[in-house]
This record gives sequence, structure tokens and C-alpha cells, in this order.
Amino acid sequence: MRYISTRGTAPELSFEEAMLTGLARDGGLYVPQDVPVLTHAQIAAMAGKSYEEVAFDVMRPFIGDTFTDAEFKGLIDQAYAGFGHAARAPLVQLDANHYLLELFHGPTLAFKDFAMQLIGQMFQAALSRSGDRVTIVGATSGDTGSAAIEAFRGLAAVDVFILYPHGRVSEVQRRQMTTPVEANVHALAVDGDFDDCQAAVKDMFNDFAFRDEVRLAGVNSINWGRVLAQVVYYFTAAVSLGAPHREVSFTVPTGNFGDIFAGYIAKKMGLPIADLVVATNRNDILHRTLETGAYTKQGVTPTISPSMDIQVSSNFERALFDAYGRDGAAVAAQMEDLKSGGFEISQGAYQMLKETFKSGRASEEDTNAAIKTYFARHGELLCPHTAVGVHVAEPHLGRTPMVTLATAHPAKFPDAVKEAAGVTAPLPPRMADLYDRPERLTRVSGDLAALQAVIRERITH
Ligand SMILES: Cc1ncc(COP(=O)(O)O)c(C=O)c1O
Ligand SMILES: N[C@@H](CCOP(=O)(O)O)C(=O)O
Repeated sequence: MRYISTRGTAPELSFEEAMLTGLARDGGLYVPQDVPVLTHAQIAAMAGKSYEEVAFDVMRPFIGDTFTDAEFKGLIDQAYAGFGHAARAPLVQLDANHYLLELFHGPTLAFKDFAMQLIGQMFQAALSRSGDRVTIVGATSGDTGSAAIEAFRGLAAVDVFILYPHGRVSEVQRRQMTTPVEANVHALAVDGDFDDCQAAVKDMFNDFAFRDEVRLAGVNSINWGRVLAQVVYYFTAAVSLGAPHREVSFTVPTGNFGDIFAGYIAKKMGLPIADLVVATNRNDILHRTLETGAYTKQGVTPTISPSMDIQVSSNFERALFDAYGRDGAAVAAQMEDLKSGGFEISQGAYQMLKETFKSGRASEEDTNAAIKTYFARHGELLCPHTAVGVHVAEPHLGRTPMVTLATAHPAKFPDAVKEAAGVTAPLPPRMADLYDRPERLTRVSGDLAALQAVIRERITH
């Protein structure tokens, strides 16, 4: 299996190289040259298997010879051993045809753990084999950062720097990033929004001298390994609801488009997915794009679902690449136009995207109301991102079972949940002293040179 860039001019890589490389050298994102298709029988055979067994079946065709089967099985087992639920990603029924897929039973209480715990294992295995070390620099609106820190804290071959927007993540999210004591963990509070943090990370990758000097690696969803690990739970959920013998739909709270893109890959692999619904908060660029065909940036507005406060949605580039018939030059041209505010998607490409994704948006009032209603009606306390999802899912309920992804635990957003439902969810006992632990962070401007200087100064090797 080879990996190619969405902008068409970077070298083709193996899975291991793509995983350790992060952003392609032409500024694009790596995608598999071909998406393997599983047969009806292979998908049917997943019924009754454990999460780890399905993970192996789904991911194995993508990893080439990076790991032997036995090694890869071992890494998968290790990755999910610390999850707080035997099913890893349990389904909870909300209504006759509406289900929640709980993706928050990992160590940092958000769906990011599914990929990050596995990436942590795969990085360790690959780096201990080569003897190399890397500097991970990631951008977060709250959850990627805490999951990355949890996965890489204390690893000798890795420094992990996380850029988060100062004042725009929840207190629990911030403390998850600022309280780990390991010297290889560096939380950087940036003056700006998530888009500024993500742009700085991409600029660092595009500065080849810096990139090579610090051996830069990325664990945002620019890393194909992140998307791949997220494909798995679409399979486990759909199969437990009757796939491949019947179709299932998914609604996905969306910001950087990585999670829903994983659903799109599951569909390309042969999983019978009827609707893939993009759910946005007030930062609704993806919903507007799917409605109009114009991707036009507006400023990021802070909301009670802060992890989705994003306007430059990184993985949309991967969808555009397919929509443009895998024409890297066309994608590169659109990404150039994005620098000056936006772009119009050509008619054919827009048609493909419209046929593939449905969408909706939830206002702050809608989000509040969903938290309140689902708690009163079902006793389910939703995090605000999940609440955006269930609100957007409602008009799409009916023909097929609908699965809304519950992307984070409500305890990560106690203020918003309390405001809407009048109650809070407790943190798990292992995190009970989170508010008492000392914090360690560095305030930084978004200036690239200043950020690079901080990283050079702090690297522990
Ligand atoms: C809790 C939560 N829900 C939804 C999202 C959106 O996911 P994605 O960025 O993959 O679209 C995020 C951020 O990634 C998140 O942290
Ligand atoms: N919502 C994310 C934003 C970064 O997304 P990623 O999937 O590209 O890492 C977060 O919580 O940080």
C-alpha cells in the first residue's frame, strides 16, 4: 500500500513513512493510493468479534509491511487495554431508530483516544526499531492535545508540544494538558484561535530546515494513521446494527472533518452507509459549503462546543481530492485561493460532495436545548459536541438506523452541561484531583519564529 499527497507533487510513501512524516512536503495530506474494499462476507464475519479483532481486520490492509500480523495485533491490544468499557465503543439506544456511539471511554474521555492510543503504540514500535527520535507538534481546540499528551507522556524518543488557543478550551481540557509532570510534555497557550494554532503547525512543516532540524512529526488528523484508526468504530457500530445486511447512517459532530472522513473511508471500504451527516455548531463553514458550493472563511466564534470552533477544516482537502477525481493540481489551486478567503468548488466536484455528505448546524440555543431534552427524556447527559450531533441528526431519522457519534464525555464540559441540564457528570476517580494538580504552561504569541524558538529551547535531547 502506497500513500500519495492530495497536492500531487510530494513523494509517495509507505504507511510507516506517512505516519511518521505528517504533512506532505508539497503542503498536502497523505491518502492511500487505493482504498481496499472488504467483501460482504468479510464484513458479515465481524459480527460477534471483539473491538480489537475488528480493528485488525479493518486496518490490516492499509499498513503494508510496517508491522507483522502478530506485532500489529499486540499494538492494538495494548492501545485499547486501558479503556473503561469492555466494548470500547458501546452503542446506547436513544429512540426507535436513533443510537449514540459512546466514544469517550478512553483515558482522556474523548474520541481522540481511539486513534491516539494506537498511534502512540505504533510510534513507539517504529522508533525503537529505528533508534530515531521525533518532535511532535500538534494543534488542538482541546481534545487532540490532551489525547496526544496522554499517549506520548514520558516516552524517551519523543517531545510533544501542543498549541492550544489561550482561553478557548474548557478548564478540564486545559488541565489535562497542563498538569502532566513529564519533562517531554510542553503545553503552549497561543494568543489566537484554533485556526491560528493549526496554521502555525502547518507552517512549521512547510519550513523544511526547521522540520528536518527537529525531526518534526504530526499527530493531528493530517496524520493518516489518525483517520485510519477512526474508521474502525464505524464498522463495529454498523455491524452490531445489522450491517452488511442492512444500511446504517451516521451523524458526526464535525470541526476538522477527520472523523466524518473516516466514515467516508468506511463507506468506500464497502460498509453500507446510507447517510453521512456533517453536524456543525455556529462555526458552520462546512454546512454552508455543502449548501452553496462556496468555501468562504468567516472569523471563528467561541461556542459552548469549543472543540468544533474551526473554520479551516483540514481534512476537507482529502474529500476535495476525491471530488476532483484525485487531481492534485486542482486541490493545490483551491488551497492557494483559501489563503485569500475562500474558493468556489467546481460543479462536478460539488455534485459529488453533495451526494456524499448531508449537513446541518446547531445554534447555541439548539445545543442547550438538546442537552436539556435528552437528559430529561432519556437520562442521557450529552457533551455539547454530541448535543450538536443529536440536534442535527433529528431531521434525518427514519429510513435506516441513525448513529450519532458521542465524541466526548460530559464531564469535560461541566459549565455548559450544568447550564443546560442543571447537573454535572463527575470525572472518573483517576481524575478526581485534576483541579488540585499544579499547572505548567507557556504563553506564546502565534508568531512562527517565536514558536520555533520556544520549541528549540525546550526539546529535551
Ligand atoms: C469532542 C469533539 N467533537 C467533535 C470534534 C470534531 O471532530 P473532527 O475535527 O474530526 O471533525 C472534535 C474535534 O476534533 C472534538 O474534540
Ligand atoms: N477538535 C480537535 C481539533 C484538531 O483536530 P484533529 O483531529 O486534526 O487533531 C481538537 O480537539 O483538538
